[in-house]
Amino acid sequence: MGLLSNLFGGGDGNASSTTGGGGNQHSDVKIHPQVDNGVKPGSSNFPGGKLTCHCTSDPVVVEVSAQSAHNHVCGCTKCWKPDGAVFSQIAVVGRDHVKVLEHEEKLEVVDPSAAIQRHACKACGVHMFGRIEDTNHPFHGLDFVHTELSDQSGWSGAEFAAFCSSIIESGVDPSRMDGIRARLSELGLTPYDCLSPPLMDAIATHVAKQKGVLA
Ligand SMILES: N[C@@H](CCC(=O)N[C@@H](CSCO)C(=O)NCC(=O)O)C(=O)O
Ligand SMILES: [Zn+2]
Ligand SMILES: [Zn+2]
Repeated sequence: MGLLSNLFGGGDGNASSTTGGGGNQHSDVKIHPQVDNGVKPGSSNFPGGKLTCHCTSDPVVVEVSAQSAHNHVCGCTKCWKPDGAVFSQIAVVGRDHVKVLEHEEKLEVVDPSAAIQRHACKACGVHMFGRIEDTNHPFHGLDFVHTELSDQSGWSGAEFAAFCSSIIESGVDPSRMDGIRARLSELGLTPYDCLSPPLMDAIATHVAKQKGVLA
């Protein structure tokens, strides 16, 4: 099984029921609007949908013709976050399933030196998709997308929390970390300071194969 199959074979991200809604001990801690009231499970056989930027006129529209995978909240400084959110929410989808339908001329790459080339709307700043052009990168072939930009429901729910410590780099006081990690755990989003173990294992497997120490 190839890396991409492994990455897509790790579960569909659908919890059996919504977890961690209101009434929990740490529900006053805000993470991201898509998870603050509990993580909504995805729908099986969901075919994908359209992502629209925040522009009130001439928005960028991107078609994603597949269910998302490995949805997670991310604390890193590079992923796009809606106003006021401490974390972003981001998932992957095969790049062949991502197509700009409208106003491609408004897109620009935020940081051309980054591994993930985040194509953002120049007018509203929303990241429409992140693409990896380096064919040697472990995640080449996958695009990063924010499914909250879609008004369709059924996208896979968040499964874990990545790069938690990185929120400090955006200005979050380190004294808040215990409460934030506790809230993430309450929501069923295990907090990691990198990616989840299956994704880190997939990266390491890719590196080991490139080095020739693993068949
Ligand atoms: N502390 C840094 C971490 C940034 C980082 O490594 N981000 C990850 C995850 S993004 C989606 O989960 C990554 O793969 N980045 C590659 C890239 O951004 O091109 C920070 O917070 O900036
Ligand atoms: Zn826009
Ligand atoms: Zn990130």
